[in-house]
Amino acid sequence: MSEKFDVIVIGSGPGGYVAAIRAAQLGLKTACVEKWVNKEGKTVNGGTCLNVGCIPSKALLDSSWKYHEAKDALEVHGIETGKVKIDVKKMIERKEGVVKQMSGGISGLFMANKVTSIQGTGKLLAGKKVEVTDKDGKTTTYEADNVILASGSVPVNIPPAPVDNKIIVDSTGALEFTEVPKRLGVIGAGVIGLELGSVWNRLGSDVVVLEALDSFLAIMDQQIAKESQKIFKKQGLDIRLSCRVTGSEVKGKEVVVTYQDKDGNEHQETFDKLIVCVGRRPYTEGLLSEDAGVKLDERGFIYVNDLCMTSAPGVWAIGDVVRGPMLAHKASEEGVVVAERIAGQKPMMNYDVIPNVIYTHPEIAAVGRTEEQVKADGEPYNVGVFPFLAVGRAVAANESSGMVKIIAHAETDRVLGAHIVGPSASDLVQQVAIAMEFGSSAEDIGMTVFGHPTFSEAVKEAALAVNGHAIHMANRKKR
Ligand SMILES: NC(=O)c1ccc[n+]([C@@H]2O[C@H](COP(=O)([O-])OP(=O)(O)OC[C@H]3O[C@@H](n4cnc5c(N)ncnc54)[C@H](O)[C@@H]3O)[C@@H](O)[C@H]2O)c1
Repeated sequence: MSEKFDVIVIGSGPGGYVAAIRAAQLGLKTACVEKWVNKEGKTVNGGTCLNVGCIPSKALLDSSWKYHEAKDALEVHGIETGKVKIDVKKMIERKEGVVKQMSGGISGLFMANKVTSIQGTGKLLAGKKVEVTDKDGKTTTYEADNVILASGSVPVNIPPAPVDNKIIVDSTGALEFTEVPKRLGVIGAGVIGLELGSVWNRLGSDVVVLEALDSFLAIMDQQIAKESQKIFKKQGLDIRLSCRVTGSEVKGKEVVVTYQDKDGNEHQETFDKLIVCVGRRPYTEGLLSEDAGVKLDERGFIYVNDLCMTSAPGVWAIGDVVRGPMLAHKASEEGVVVAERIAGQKPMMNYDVIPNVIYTHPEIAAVGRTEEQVKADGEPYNVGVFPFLAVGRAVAANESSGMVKIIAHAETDRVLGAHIVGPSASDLVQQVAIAMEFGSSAEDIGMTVFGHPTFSEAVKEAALAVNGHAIHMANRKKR
């Protein structure tokens, strides 16, 4: 038996590494176990988000957007570029550099905060012991007063399109293409499908997105979803709803995909690459010994209560491996809450105010309840919508697609949700998230002085529009 810790965290993604740093800050002797090995054979921190998720996909989204702008969107500003070329290899190398920098940053933070990094595969044993198997198969067992499980999630595979990492890839493989596929198929018009579909569409692929559901972005506010769908159509993304993929056959360097439409008719489409992005599932393989005392729920998530406590005393679980949205920032916040609980503090997490963003261009962002949810909850509400077309800064930037929508309770005026498609939606939604966290009314936001000219003015005007007081458009109802 080797060292004993106050806290051992298994997994160093945005949930685990944040939990470890916060625990160490609070004076707890903390270790973080990580098994992720990069292409160079080095164990790296950061999990899916830093290595093959949020960060590298944003690097490619930004590179591909710059290419698109240089090629097609600068002329309107009077800028001539001549022929614009893309060097995919260089773009992928830059992405890898970004990943390396961010992952190295976590190692630096671990050192600065005196978090012990343990390299290898962690397994929870009974009695809060953690067995770690290193790359050479050697096992060491550690003891802890508290264990935090933060093992994350992995892509879901579907039998009709088994990933071969050559022609049929998952979200990880889609970050590694060495050339732009001429015909790209995407299964699933969810967050990943839209983000990765956008990257390769901008670089010149003909992209077809096959989505089984009959409505686009079914969990988003439907007014915003419909507006987004129109924008993507203009961008050339061929999104086919009610199309369930039933089979695929790799033939040489291409794949023939079979899918059924809403009437049950069968169709086929041939692609050079196919990305499968039909959701993610909690990752618990090899994580728990049989007598660890940690229960899973019926969907395979680690069962936790509101405070992220598992069924084993002193064992906590956070992030994608537990219930709730699979979002990095949700995982991080749970990590902070758990570390502070272990240290004897009493923080709570507000699950009702978690923003989510789809990093297309323009971005789609939301916080709180959709109009459909508020209606289903039977609460009286008012809605304010303001288009970016009426925002001077957006028009000046040639970024005037989309709108801000704010929903407030009809009696109390308390903000219940905000939904945005438009420029900088990811940052604008955070303004409403702060307001909601403070229990603000739409009137409170409307009375706040916003800088001019900014994209943010769309937030103020949408809040004013809730009660029919928007200045820069004709209000639907006057009060
Ligand atoms: N920007 C972000 O915050 C971000 C980015 C990437 C991933 N994520 C998270 O990762 C998780 C996974 O993302 P995702 O895009 O893979 O899942 P998702 O759940 O967002 O979308 C998957 C889509 O695939 C469709 N689908 C399933 N089976 C199908 C079939 N046989 N044929 C056609 N369509 C089918 C589903 O109806 C669904 O719309 C999500 O929880 C997401 O929140 C978040």
